[in-house]
Order: sequence, then structure tokens, then C-alpha cells
Amino acid sequence: MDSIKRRRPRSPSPAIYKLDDEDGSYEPYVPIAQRRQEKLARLSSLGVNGEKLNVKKLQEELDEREDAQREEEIRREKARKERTLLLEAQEVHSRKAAEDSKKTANEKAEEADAEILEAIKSRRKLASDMELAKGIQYMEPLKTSWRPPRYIRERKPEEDNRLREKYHILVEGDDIPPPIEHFSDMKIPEPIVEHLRSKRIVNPTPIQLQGIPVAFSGRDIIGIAFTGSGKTLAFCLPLIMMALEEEMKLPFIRGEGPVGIILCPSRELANQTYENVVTWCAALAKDAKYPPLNALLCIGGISMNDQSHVLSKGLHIVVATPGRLIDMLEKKRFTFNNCKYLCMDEADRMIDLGFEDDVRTIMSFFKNQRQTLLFSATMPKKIQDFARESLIKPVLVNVGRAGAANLDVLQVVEYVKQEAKMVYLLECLQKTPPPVIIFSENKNEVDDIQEYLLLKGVEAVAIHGSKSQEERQYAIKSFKSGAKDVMVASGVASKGLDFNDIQHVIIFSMPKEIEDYVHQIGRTGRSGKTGIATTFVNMNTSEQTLLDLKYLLIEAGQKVPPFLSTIDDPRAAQGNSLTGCPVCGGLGHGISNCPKLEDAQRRQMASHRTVDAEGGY
Ligand SMILES: Nc1ncnc2c1ncn2[C@@H]1O[C@H](COP(=O)(O)OP(=O)(O)OP(=O)(O)O)[C@@H](O)[C@H]1O
Repeated sequence: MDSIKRRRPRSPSPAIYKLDDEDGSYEPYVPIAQRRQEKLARLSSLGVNGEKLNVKKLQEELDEREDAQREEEIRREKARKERTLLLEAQEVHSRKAAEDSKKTANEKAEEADAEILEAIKSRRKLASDMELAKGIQYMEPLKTSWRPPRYIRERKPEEDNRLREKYHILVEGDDIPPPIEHFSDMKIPEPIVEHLRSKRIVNPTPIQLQGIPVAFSGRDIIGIAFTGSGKTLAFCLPLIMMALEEEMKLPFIRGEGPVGIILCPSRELANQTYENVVTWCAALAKDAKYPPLNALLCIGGISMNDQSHVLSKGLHIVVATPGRLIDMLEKKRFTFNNCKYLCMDEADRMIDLGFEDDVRTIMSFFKNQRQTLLFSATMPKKIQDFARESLIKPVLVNVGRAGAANLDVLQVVEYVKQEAKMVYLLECLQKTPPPVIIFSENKNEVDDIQEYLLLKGVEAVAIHGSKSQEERQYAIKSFKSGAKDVMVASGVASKGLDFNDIQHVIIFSMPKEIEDYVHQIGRTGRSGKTGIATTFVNMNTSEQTLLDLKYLLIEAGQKVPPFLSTIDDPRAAQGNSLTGCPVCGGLGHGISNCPKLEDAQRRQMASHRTVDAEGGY
């Protein structure tokens, strides 16, 4: 009985059965009585006298030996199985590694892109923290009293579409207001139309003929059109009209207003837009029928006390850079209690990671529903999608591909060795008469170029983020007035600045982001005139930037120099899709190599509430 208790079961466990069964080594069960008989027979065959020996003891010894044998078999079997599993795991692993290495060729990049896009998607909505906290979500656009003339209202939708096709305007959104081909049909006050005519602004440009009716209707808008195509008028005029209507209903007194704000990424651009607003308001007020409208320039680097006379009256329009505007709002120099118009010029720049939080803070000062307008020449798909989520029934008005170069600019790309650049620059300046702008990414280089040109007797001014506000203003003023022939500039002057008839833009050092290039060459070829842009590249220019440039030249139907055409797109070799980067709009790379993403991450790490190097604050 004892021995039976200690003995291990001879018959294998069901699990082992199963395994044995699987590989065909199944042993049939032998009853205990039969086994005892067999054992005794074996003992007697060995010549052992069963009566003399303690049979029970012998039997136990034999059982133990058999048990040990059986255990050894099970152990070996287990080891064999484990080894097989290990081998299998190794095989799976190496199969996966092989698949992964195959993926590099086609899917890996897309997988990585999807991951980055997912991360970008998780960015918070652009709505202010206050709106988000209160859970406020406006569903309907702002109501305005403006209506298109009856004959346009009665036009068939197909006719509207025909007009859009004629002007290469793409639209997206619900209930899109009709395009209007003439200023006179937009119900703009006659003194303004008259003033525009005096400036040879007779017919609206495509972005204006669709953008203005959309904005006049109170709709949120994303307006994308190439550099120099008249976006400023498209977003200033609706604000002037809104302010006019409010003022005429009930005149503003001290402490009231503004009705709306225009946000710009640089002081110079804000200043230029402010001057436009003031000119158009003054043109309006020339007719005694219309009241004067007050505008305030709110930028870093200037004393706000100089404008105290504006603050002592009712305030209609504020043109600002984000930092100074937040400062003024926090100090309660004015409020947004009645503000219902927020426009962002160069909006992609405003809402990319650098200014995103500032924009949110500004939005949190609004007390009521607002109309939001975003305009730019470059607006990568991801920024469009992100912005769209934060707008109310927005209308997208797109003239040409977002980020495409202005076709009125002749783009010349030249290979110039680093050490030869300065000398070649002088030669290059002979291509056209002045005025000429030279762009460099590096502030020290801007200073060096100006110094060199001055030494060579060229009347040159320089502007970059480290110059004082006076120096910057002097540079812009003297260049605009024609007193100086050449302006050497860092990126600060590249976005939105509208100089008279620039003949030639020279890009001394190619920017990493192709969007910056598009803005820089866009300082020429404005308002229907043509211009030249010469860009120096060399081995310091990254291959990816060169690829972006190559595709942009091809898209614009420009000549591609041999050293650019020989650069192959690695994505093509890997069989990857050649669609443009959704983050920066560059056509020569995917999202995983986006230079803007790197920059954005860098900027996010730096505290952007400190003085903006480009002078935004
Ligand atoms: N309808 C028009 N007809 C002719 N010229 C116009 C018209 N509208 C604006 N302009 C002129 O075109 C020039 C460029 O306009 P604006 O500065 O608004 O361009 P933009 O689209 O904002 O360019 P950017 O993207 O570089 O900021 C200005 O000098 C402006 O006076």
C-alpha cells in the first residue's frame, strides 16, 4: 500500500498523452498485476530465488529504477519540446526582422508618418482655455447684415462655380457665399472704392473676389493665396465694414472697443497692416457721411504712450503682435468685451507650435462669439485641418496649391561655393536695377553682407531680429522710400512685407524650410508684376532642401539646373509615395524628415513668452 502511494503514476498524464500521441510515441497502459507478473518472471530468469529474497523489497527497487527511467524520459521530452519552442520563437523573430527590413522599403516610413500625425492630432484644439473649460461650442456663424446684390443672390450655383473655375479658386465648406467680380457689387462704401481705384486697385484679385464675400457674410475663413495676391485687403476690409456698422449704430466712447483685431507674426508686418488700415479708414472718413474709425498699433519695441490719444477715444481696430497684445490685455488697457473679429495674417506661422499658446491666451480674452479668419500663402494640410477643427462652419478659399510659389517670379537657382558667394553677390546685383532684397538665414551674415556692400559703395540697409526697433524702422522706411537700393534681411522681412516693385530677390543662404523660401521670393512679383529670384546653393545646402526646391521649380514650370535634376528622391527608390509633407508642405520629403517639425519641437522647448527673436513680442 505504502509503495503504491509513493509510486508515480506509470501511465503518462493526459497532457503528455496528448504530446506523445501527437508525435506517434503512444505507449498502451499495462495493468499493475500484469506488470508484477512480468517483473517476477524477469527476476527468476536472473536466477533469483523468490522465496529467499524479500520480494517486496526487490519489487520496490525495480519500481524506483523504472520511475527514474520514466522521469528521465519525461525530462528529455520536455527539453526537446522547449528547444523546439525556442527555435520556433527564434524563427518567428528572424522572420519578423526580415519582414521589417522589407518594410523599410515601402511601409516603415508610412507607419512612422502615421505615428507622428497621430501625435500632432492629439494637440489641443485652438479654442481658448476658457471656451474649452466652459464647454462653449458655437454652432452657427456670426450673423451680419451684409447680403450680395440681388442679381448675384439669384445666380445659379453652376454660374458661381464657373466663375471660381475661371479664377482658379477652390472652395470647401457649406453654403459658400458667391464670388463677386467687381468691388462695386460688394457694397463697399464709395470713398474706399474710389481710394482703391486711385491706387490702381480696380478689380478684386481671386482671393478678394471670393474671400471678401465670405468674410462680409460673417463666415470663418481659411484663405490661402500666393504671395502678393492682395490678401491684406481681403481681411482688413471686412473688419473696417464691421467697425463702421457698429460705430454708426452707436458711437464708441473712451474705454469701448475694439471691434476686431488683426494678429501678425512680426512687428514690421503689423506696422504695414496698421498703415493700410489707417489709410483706408482715412479714405472713408473723407466723406462726412462716414465717422472716423480709430486703429491702434500694438507691437513690442514701441511706447504705447505715444498712442494714448487713440486709447482716450473709442477704439475700433487693433493690429498687433501676440506678446504685446497679451501684455496690454493683462494690464486691462483695453478689453475684448465687444470684440468679435479675430484675423491672423501668416496664420500658419501664428498657430504653429511657436505661437499656439499665445493665440490661445488671446482667444481667452474674448467674451462673446467671434468670427475667425486665417490667411496665408503657405498653409500645410495639417495646419489647415487643425485650424478647421477650431472654426465654425469654415469656408476654405484656396487660390493655387497652398505653399506654391508665385508664378510671376522667375526663379534662378545657382551653385555658388561658400567662399565665392560674397564676390558673386556683387555680380548678381547687376542683373536688375534696384530695389533688391538679399536674404540670409544668419544675423551675423546679414551684417557681414551689409558691411561688404557698403565697402563696395552699394547703398544697403540691414534688418534682423537683433536690431533695435529704431534701426529696423529706419531700414524699412529708407528702403521703401527708395533712399536705399538694397536691403539685407533675415527671415523677419520675408513674410508679408510689401515693398514697392522689388526687382530682384537674392537668397544668399537657402532656408531649411521651403515655406520660408516661398515667402522670401514672394517679395518680388507682387500684384501682377514680374520679378527675379536668384538663390545660391552649395554643398552646405541639405539634399532634402534641394529636393524640396527641385519639386517646387518643376511645379512652377521653372528651369531646373542640372545639379538639381540629378538629385534622386530616395522615396522613389524605396517605392514610397511622393506626396508632399503635410506638416510643412515641402514636396521633396515625408513627414518623418520634416525640418519644420524639428524646429517646432525646438521652439516648444524654448520658452516662447520671452522676447521673440524676430521681434514678435
Ligand atoms: N485688387 C488688386 N489689384 C491690384 N493690386 C492689388 C489689389 N489688391 C492688392 N493689391 C496690391 O498688391 C500688393 C500685394 O498685396 P498684399 O500685401 O495684400 O499681398 P499678400 O497676398 O498679403 O502677400 P503676402 O503673402 O506676401 O503677405 C499690394 O501692394 C497691394 O496694394
